[in-house]
Amino acid sequence: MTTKTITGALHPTLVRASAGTGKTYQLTARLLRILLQDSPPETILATTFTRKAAGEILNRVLEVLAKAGDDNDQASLKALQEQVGIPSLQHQTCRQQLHRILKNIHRLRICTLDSLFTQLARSFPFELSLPPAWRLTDEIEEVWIQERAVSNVVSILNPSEMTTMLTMLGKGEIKRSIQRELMQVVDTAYGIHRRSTSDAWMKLVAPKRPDQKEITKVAGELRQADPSQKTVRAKLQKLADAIETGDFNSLVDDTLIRNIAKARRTHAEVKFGRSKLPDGLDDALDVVYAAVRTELVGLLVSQNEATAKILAAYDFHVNTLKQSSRVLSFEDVAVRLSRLFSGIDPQALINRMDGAIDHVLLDEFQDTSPAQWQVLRPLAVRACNVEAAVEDGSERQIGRSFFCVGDTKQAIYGWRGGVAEIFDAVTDEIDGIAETEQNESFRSSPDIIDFVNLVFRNLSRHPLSSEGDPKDPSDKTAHEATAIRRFASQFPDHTAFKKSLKGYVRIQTSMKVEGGDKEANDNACLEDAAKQIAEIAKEASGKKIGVLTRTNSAVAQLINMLESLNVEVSQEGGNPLTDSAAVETVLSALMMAEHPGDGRWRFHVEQTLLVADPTLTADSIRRMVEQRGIAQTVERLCGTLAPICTARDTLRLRQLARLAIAYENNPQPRLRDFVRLVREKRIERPQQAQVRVMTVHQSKGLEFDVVVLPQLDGPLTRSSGNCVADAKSLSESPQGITRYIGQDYWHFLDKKWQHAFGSQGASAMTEALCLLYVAITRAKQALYIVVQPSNKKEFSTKTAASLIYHAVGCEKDPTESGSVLYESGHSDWSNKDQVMENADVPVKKVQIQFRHATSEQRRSANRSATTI
Ligand SMILES: Nc1ncnc2c1ncn2[C@@H]1O[C@H](COP(=O)(O)OP(=O)(O)OP(=O)(O)O)[C@@H](O)[C@H]1O
Repeated sequence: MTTKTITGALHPTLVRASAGTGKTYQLTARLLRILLQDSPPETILATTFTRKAAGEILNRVLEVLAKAGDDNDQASLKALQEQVGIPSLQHQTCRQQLHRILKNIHRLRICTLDSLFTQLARSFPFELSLPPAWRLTDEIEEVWIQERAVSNVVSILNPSEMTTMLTMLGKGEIKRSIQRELMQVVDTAYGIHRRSTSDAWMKLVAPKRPDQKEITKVAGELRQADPSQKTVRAKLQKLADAIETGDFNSLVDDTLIRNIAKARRTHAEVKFGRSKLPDGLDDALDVVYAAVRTELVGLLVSQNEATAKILAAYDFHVNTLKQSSRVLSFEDVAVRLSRLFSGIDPQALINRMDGAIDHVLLDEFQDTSPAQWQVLRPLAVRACNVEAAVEDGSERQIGRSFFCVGDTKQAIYGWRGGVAEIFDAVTDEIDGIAETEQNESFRSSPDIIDFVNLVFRNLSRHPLSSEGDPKDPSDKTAHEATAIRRFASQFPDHTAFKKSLKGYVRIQTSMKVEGGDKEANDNACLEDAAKQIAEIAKEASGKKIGVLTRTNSAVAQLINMLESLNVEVSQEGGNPLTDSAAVETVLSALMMAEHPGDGRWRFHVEQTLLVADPTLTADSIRRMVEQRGIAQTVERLCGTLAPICTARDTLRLRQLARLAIAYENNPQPRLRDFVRLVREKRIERPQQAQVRVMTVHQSKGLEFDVVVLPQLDGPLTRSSGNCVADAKSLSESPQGITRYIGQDYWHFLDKKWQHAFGSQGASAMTEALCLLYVAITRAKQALYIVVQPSNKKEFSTKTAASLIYHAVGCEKDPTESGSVLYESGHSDWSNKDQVMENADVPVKKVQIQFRHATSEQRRSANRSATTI
């Protein structure tokens, strides 16, 4: 069989593409083009963020080739010719290529980064010190191993060491649960600890404390000062008492201490309230401030030392446990590979791998972590090195290619290590890469796109965006305000391709619960949203509705509310099976067997299961587990309950029984662990309903005719219990790390650390804006936003609801319940005779023009240029 070779240069390309602009379409087009050039499948690597997306790309490739290969389907061939830019493409070539791909499908790497890294790791078992016959953990097993490792750390410390350690970890306060405190340290700091050098925790140092003689002298001066106001006199006495007794800790929150910092920064006088302080005290105040600063930073230094020690011990124990069970997490694989790859010659790497990768295509690039980029970089550099392929004597003009696409406005995985700034690393590290930008949405109607532009270009209308002192690096609000202004000013104007598609946007307040607390009002808002969703589902039958929340608990609540309104609903990504009361009953029965003395379980079971079958006592269930195992016991309990359950509960019971069968393959199946597994593992319902409820994170990459956002009233960012890294750029390993301290104490840090803390605050705000962008841009036609009535007319809270309210220039009273605050587009958007989506929408050929520029020019221009 001969195939005609198609030639033509594929320039190394980076695409910054806004939501709905066809990233997947373009990546598929590029992949098809490479395949149509006869490139061997094993030389191609295409990565995406989820397994589902990888599967969709492969399906699309096969489907497109199959259709274009049909001699009777001229339209499909023409569409493919346009998509790949090869006008001479023939039906026969498509068939031949399809045949070739199907024969070699196992060699084609269209996968997630996790899966690629697992494959790569298998080529370097010795260099990566992998245990023989290793396997990957899932996230639940991972947590269990982490907990065991933490227990081991606790067991090696003697009681006095433990007390000291905990005092240091908790900034002087001893926390109640040792295990919980250490788990939190591991959770928040281990990831960054692994990416840093061992001395990174020692980089924050406390300034020297003024000597005792000086402190005693200053205490005397403070006592002798004779201010006219009583309050000032009392304050100076308090300062003198505290420093004389060495109780500097009591002053870290003191207003006067904060005022000293502010006065020194602004070159103004130190004041206490409105009162001036007596003349001649400046030097004394500086000494007090320096002593308090030493105290606070000193405590942070101790916390860092303790954290470093705990993490080193944890690292040892977790690795020992994993080595002995022969398991690794995806993160372990990525970290080991990144260490190996950072110093490896790309050619040596290729020689060791299972075949060379010549074509690299990377999707969702904004979510790549620095460790992942370190692994991808040698592959990318090689793929961009087209000249070398020609020198190799290759007959094809293109031996290699590199393509990467993403959207920094959708970077919502910072907590998993994703770093949008990686885009700049690519343009810096890969010479001659061409950049393009796409902002024309193929997904959303013009009304939705107008709303997107209105919100994000006008974020600066919110009072938050002008708060804080931009000259003060210790002012967190100022860092956040800068992030908001930057997001708005860099936001490119989006356009809609489907000009005739009708759309609608409505923002409405929910009913207020008079005298109700936060929880009552949160519930009321979800209740209102559920009622609206039920109406929309009826009116717009056949339209897909996505309900996107911030939290998992809201997902579960909404599902219950919608079901009670008889709305067919399903959940993306799944919930733990405990969203079913029937499953909870089975778990209570198992716990009752495990702890017969604990009345809680018995009480629950007596109300439910025992009504159905009084022979199911703690004793009988325990015997059943001993004699027949967990799976059969669970099956028996589920079978007893099923006849008295709804169809929904019966389905969950069936899934529980299946989980029990799988669990029994564990080497040591224990009842307690099984119950825990059920409580933690997310299991999807098999069918997708018209209404799908999920978190915004889970909605990434998806689209719906209608999007409902019922939970925009929570704080945009949460105060971070994390640690803070000092790195030259976000894509580099941190040079220093410290535990976090609240913004009120940032003034005690030196400028370098203030900037590090500030950047972290700004990143958190940017991520919150990205999350809002992802949520809004999932909508094709209609967007319904339900917000709680504000407590105040100014509505200046730090919430997404308030940001939107100000950005759209709303003038309606936000404190009113059940009021439409904003409306645009066509409220009759769902009328069938008016909406003929897709039928009249031709596939648009995307033409990309390349710009070549220096990396400096690219960085400044890359957010503003539109090249399609
Ligand atoms: N060139 C095109 N012509 C017509 N429709 C297109 C084209 N490219 C993409 N589409 C359609 O537009 C929608 C959005 O495409 P896609 O999901 O690839 O966008 P995306 O850039 O990945 O979006 P997001 O980043 O928001 O997930 C899909 O329904 C897709 O079929």
